[in-house]
Order: sequence, then C-alpha cells, then structure tokens
Amino acid sequence: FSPLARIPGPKTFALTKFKLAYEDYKGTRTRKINALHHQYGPVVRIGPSEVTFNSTSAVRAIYGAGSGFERTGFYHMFEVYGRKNMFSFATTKQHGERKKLFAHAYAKSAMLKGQNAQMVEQKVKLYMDLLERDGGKSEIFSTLHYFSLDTITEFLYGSFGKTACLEGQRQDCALIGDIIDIARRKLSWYAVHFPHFTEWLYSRTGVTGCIAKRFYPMQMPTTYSGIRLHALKATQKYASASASAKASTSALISRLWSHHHSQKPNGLDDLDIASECADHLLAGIDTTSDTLMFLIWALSRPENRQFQDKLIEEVCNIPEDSLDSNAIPKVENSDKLSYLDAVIKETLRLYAPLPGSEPRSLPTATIIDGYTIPPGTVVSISPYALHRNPDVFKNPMKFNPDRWLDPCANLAEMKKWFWAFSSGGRMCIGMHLAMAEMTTLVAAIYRKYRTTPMGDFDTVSPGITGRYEVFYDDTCSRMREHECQIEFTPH
Ligand code: HEM
Repeated sequence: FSPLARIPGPKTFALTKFKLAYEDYKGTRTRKINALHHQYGPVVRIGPSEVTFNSTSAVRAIYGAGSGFERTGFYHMFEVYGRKNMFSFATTKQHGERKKLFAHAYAKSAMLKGQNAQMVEQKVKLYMDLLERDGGKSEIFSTLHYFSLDTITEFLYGSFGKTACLEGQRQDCALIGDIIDIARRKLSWYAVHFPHFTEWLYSRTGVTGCIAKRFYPMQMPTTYSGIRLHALKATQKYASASASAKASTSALISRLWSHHHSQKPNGLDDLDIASECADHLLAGIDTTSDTLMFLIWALSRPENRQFQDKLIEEVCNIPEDSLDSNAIPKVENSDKLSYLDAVIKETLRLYAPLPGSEPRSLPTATIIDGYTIPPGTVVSISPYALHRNPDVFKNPMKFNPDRWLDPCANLAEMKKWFWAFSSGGRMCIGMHLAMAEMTTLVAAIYRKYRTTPMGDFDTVSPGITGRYEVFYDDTCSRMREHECQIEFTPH
C-alpha cells in the first residue's frame, strides 16, 4: 500500500494521472482542485503520485526556506533557447547560484528611487499620453500589455532592446500577438503531459514533417516566438557592442554580462544570458498587465464605485512635492498609499495572474500536515484555493479592498494566506518592480480619471490565459478573453 492511500480524494484521480490531465485539457484544473478542497479538506490526493494542499503549514513545509523541495519537470517549458534559467533550474543549489548574480537588482530599494523609479514614472507618463490620444477610450488588455512590455524591456536591456509600444511603434505592439494566440494553451498541455511526443512531433522533417504539421497543437511559429526572437536580438546587440557602449547601461543584462565567461572563468555564455533575460521578460509582461487590467475593470464596475471613490480621494491628496516634473506621482510616494495598497492586494487575491498549482517534489520521504509523502511525490498549492478560503476571507468571492483595512478583521491571518507572489527562496523576484509599476500607474490614472466599463463590460468579465486555462471573474456568467473596454473620464 502506498502511504498516499490514506489521503482523502476521489478514487478515480488516485488511480490514473489522466484524470487530472483531462481537467487540464478542459481548462478546469484550478477550479476543480479548489472544489476538491471544499469537498475533502486541506489535503487531497489528485493523482497516483500527486497531492494538493491548502494550508499555511503546508506552504511553510513545501516552499519555506531550506525545505529542500525542488521544482518539477513541469518547469521545463520555461527553458529558452534550450538553456535552463532561474525559473527552470530544479535544484536549490543551481537556482541559488544563479539568483545571487542579480537578486540585488530587484531589491525594493533599487525600485523606489533612482534610475528604475524614473524609468517607471516615464512609462506611466507615456501611458497617460496614450489615454489622452485615444480620447479616454481604451481597450486596456492591449494598452496595459504595451505598458508592461515597454517597462520590462527597458529594465532588462536598456537601449539594446527596449520596446516603444506606448509611442505607437507597430512592430513592437505586434509582439503581444504572441500572448493572445490561444493555441499556446494547447501546446502547453501537450508539452507537459506528453513531452517526448511533443518534442518528437516538432522535430520531424521532410515528408514526415509535412504529415506531423497536421498534428501540431500549435502551428509554427510556436509559443512566444516573436518575444523570444526580440529577446535574442537584444542580447546579440548587447554582446556585439563596444566596451564603452556596454558600460553606458545599468540594465539587468549588464549585470549578467559581468559574469560572462569573457569576464570570469567558468562564467555564463551568450545563450545562458539570453535565456535568463528572456525568462524574466516573459515573467514580467502578462503578470503585471493582467493584474492592472482586473484592478481597473473591478473598480469600474458600478457595484464597486465606493471603492473607486475612496481611491480617488486618496490619490488626489498626494502633495505636489510627491509628483515628478510631469506631474506623475513618484514611485516612492505611490508605495506609501494605504488604500491603493489594499486595492492591489484585493485584486491579487481575487485575480492572481498565476492562480494555478506550483508543483514541487522532494527526493526523500517527508511528512506534511500529518501525512507521509513518499520521495518524488508531486505536491502543490495554488493561490486560487488559498485566496478563497471562507474561514480567512469573509465572503471570499466579493471584491472588497476594505477588508485589508478592517480593524476587526484578522489581518495577520489574511496576510499569511495571501500568496500571489509565492514564498520562500523561489518566490517572485520581480515583485518590487511589479509593485512600482502598479502603484504608480494606478495613482496617476485615478488622480486624473474616473473609469467606467464600456459596452457590456459591466457584466462581462475579461479573461486571461493561464498555463492551460482561462481565468476570469467566477461571479460573471459571461467572459471575453483578452479584451477589456474601459472609458476614462476626467474628474
Ligand atoms: C503582479 C505581478 C507578478 C506576480 C503576481 C508574479 C507572481 C509570481 C509567482 C507566483 C512566481 C512563482 C511561480 C512558480 O513557482 O510557479 C513568480 C516567479 C518569478 N517571477 Fe513573478 N510575478 C509578477 C511579476 C513579475 C515581474 C514584473 C517579473 C520581472 C522580472 C517577474 C519575474 C519572476 C521570476 C524571474 C520568477 C522566478 C523566480 C525564481 O524561480 O526564483 N515576476 N512570480
């Protein structure tokens, strides 16, 4: 008998991994896992060798510093140009060695002031200009992607690869076409559940290649090809620049370059650097822009007007000396606004842009929440389920930023269950950059505008692509993927 036999859960899931794979295929995995936790409790067996948890003790045991848990093969799909990077390294040692090369560049102190803060404020100004050019009517799924793409490309590559979507550069704007291609969900499903078959299928050439094409989950060019090519060209441009040109930027690529093998024995090669930067690029686009989209959409809904009013009041009280020369709130001051912080937390609670399971495994046996977990078992937790625990978040499906400021609420407990950026050694490294972008843009928008949904977006939820799923507001009966129409009216 496997020790996992003691763990509650549906018998069919314990018998075959294809039961969960079928949920993935239907795009219902995360919601199904949440429903299973409601039915069976905080520990549920969801596969012959897979268990999902929903408790803060399990968060500490699995993701806490020094837990020894490693990322599973699921993360292979984040390798770029055939090279591993911080996201896809399985072992703590490899991961730690890579992370220490640039972790300081992502520190909060590096985001609040200085060059990065000025860069973010400048992108916010460009976004405000775009809104004005568009007459206050905006399809914000796209325009917020332009904002996050322009910001992260400048942060990573400086002038060697920054995009200019907000200034209307068409070729750069076209890069988000990679993101809206819904076939990428199908390809992710094949790559995770049938990795060898998928690799074999795409490597066919000649006559078999022509036949294989008919069975491709996603036609060539596949997932993120345009963005990956852009990232590779930026790295090549940097690599071939003169030493003085290289020294002219403090972008992340220059920090990585100081560990290039031309600078240090056993250092990184060009492709290692290209893969690392491309991975941060991919991690920093949708996450930030999808959160901003849900935040603006949720505040725009008629039933949430009171929350928008409170936010407007707070940001209109930002003193003049906390604005930059373009009248954009400075990053360091936007960071201190408590109602804005509550609005962002509540958005990330209900609409975490990475809501699904974060799978890990340990090469040795262990005990979690009283159950023996054999070596190699895949264990995971999802922000989606943690954030919907009704014992912690009263009326969990309701968007209510006030809950984060309620003196009667158990705030310490709520903060423990808040897990949008993950936790431990492998938590999101880009959190402070994302927060700088979100606080400053939202403060600038609501200082000037009131927002309302356009068309049927008062009742239709916008939808975003998760790994194999579409996420939207569960309380809406209708959803439209990759679109959100909002009107910005000066107040
Ligand atoms: C609202 C915005 C964001 C959210 C909610 C978010 C969330 C997350 C989460 C949940 C993880 C862990 C994923 C897992 O283990 O499966 C993660 C990892 C990561 N994120 Fe973010 N992220 C955001 C923005 C960004 C930005 C702007 C960057 C820019 C570089 C970034 C870079 C990364 C990287 C490189 C990792 C891997 C960290 C590691 O393995 O040590 N993220 N993020």
